[in-house]
Amino acid sequence: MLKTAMFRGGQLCSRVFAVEFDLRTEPLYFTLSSNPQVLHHAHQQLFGDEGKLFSLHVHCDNRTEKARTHAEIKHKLSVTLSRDCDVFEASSFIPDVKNSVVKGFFIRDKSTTTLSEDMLKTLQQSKSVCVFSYKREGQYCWQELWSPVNQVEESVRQYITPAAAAEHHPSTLNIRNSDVFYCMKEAYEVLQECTDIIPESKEVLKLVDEQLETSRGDGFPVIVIEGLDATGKTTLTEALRESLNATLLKSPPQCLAPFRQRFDSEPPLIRRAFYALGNYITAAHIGKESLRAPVIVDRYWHSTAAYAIATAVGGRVENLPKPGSELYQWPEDLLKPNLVLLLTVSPEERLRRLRGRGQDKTVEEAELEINQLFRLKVEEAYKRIQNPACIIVDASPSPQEVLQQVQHLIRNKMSLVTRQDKKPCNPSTHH
Ligand SMILES: Nc1ncnc2c1ncn2[C@@H]1O[C@H](COP(=O)(O)OP(=O)(O)OP(=O)(O)O)[C@@H](O)[C@H]1O
Ligand SMILES: Nc1ccn([C@H]2C[C@H](O)[C@@H](COP(=O)(O)O)O2)c(=O)n1
Repeated sequence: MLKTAMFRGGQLCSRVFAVEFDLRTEPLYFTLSSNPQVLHHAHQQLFGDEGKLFSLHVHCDNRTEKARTHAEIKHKLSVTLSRDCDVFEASSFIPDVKNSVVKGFFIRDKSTTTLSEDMLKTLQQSKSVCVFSYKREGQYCWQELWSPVNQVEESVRQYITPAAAAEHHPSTLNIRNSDVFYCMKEAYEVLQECTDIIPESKEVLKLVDEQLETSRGDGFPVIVIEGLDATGKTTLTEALRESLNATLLKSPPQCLAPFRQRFDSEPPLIRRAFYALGNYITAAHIGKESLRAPVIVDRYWHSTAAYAIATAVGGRVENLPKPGSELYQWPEDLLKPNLVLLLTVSPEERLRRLRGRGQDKTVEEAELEINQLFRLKVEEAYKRIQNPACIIVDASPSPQEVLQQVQHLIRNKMSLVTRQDKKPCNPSTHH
């Protein structure tokens, strides 16, 4: 069977290919056609005369294997290919069809070495990796299945045909249950599928199981504090604990701390499932603690969803799922807080605070610093999450002033909250 036939969702020709050529602009979109097509100027920039061109795509039925293979290839490409090679994120998808995305990379090799071919030769031996090469003739360019020894099963010329931008950026099509989980069962199943390759998954699942008996009763208010790193969440949540005589909880909860680094090194599917489960454990703690006192929570589902969406979506803020998208909806089975406050400071003030703190930066924090686009996407995704939406708090004044502002907000908002607003927490029947 032709390897390309394994691409999900039917014929290769009905698929659109997207190459994230320049992160600040739209991806370059193209389809394939058996008729030669003259390339547009934009496409000539990518398919122009310079270098050898390849793309590779990872397609496999087992989602955890697929995610890990993609991450491994990304790592290999970044450490192995020389400075003469450009590697771009690429994907193939059926416009506006959920879960139709096949992720991969586009390689432009301007070197005179065979480094990229050697590497592709090894990768191509895996049945879940499909490699194409691109050839040029005058104004035309075509794609064909690549083989290092020219023994392609069925070498068909498919001409590159410029295509219009899709309404929904391709990276938004696979977010549900790959980057963001909308019920506990879905995240739980991902970790169940990993128990052989990541033994720690069993321990995490055991901790989740132990919390399930706890159910939510009506009680004191639950207030979540959200924001990018160094916006002042720890400072504020501790001050609120004192002033409200509240219980302070965090997501992920302390019991998951020994596993966090392990899951942070995994691809998004597994990493995000871990954080999603952390929210359910914290929800169980909230259920218990809110019977005794007000509860302050340092990060919760808004963080999980906003970081996951911003990481999954390539390029510009405009590529995020549109406001009102179902991807911003709160999971049905996760305890809802009464109030969510989003701390915001200017990028300059945040950097000042990060530097003042002088701590080691996590990879993601470092990325935030250098990646303005990512920071903007996280903040915008926070603001688009609905039901409950977050209330924006200007956290640039002094800690005392921020505390007073928030106390005022809590007093005002909580007087509007009736007990009926709190939804029951019963993350049960997951397996
Ligand atoms: N209102 C404020 N004005 C000036 N500095 C502040 C203010 N709030 C916090 N800081 C300082 O900014 C730094 C970051 O604050 P904090 O640790 O509370 O942020 P955070 O949001 O919890 O960060 P992270 O998510 O990375 O843990 C600390 O050095 C803290 O003392
Ligand atoms: N409820 C949560 C809490 C955190 N995360 C992820 C998002 C970031 O990658 C990172 C930030 O956490 P911090 O460094 O401030 O401890 O953790 C999440 O997904 N869900």
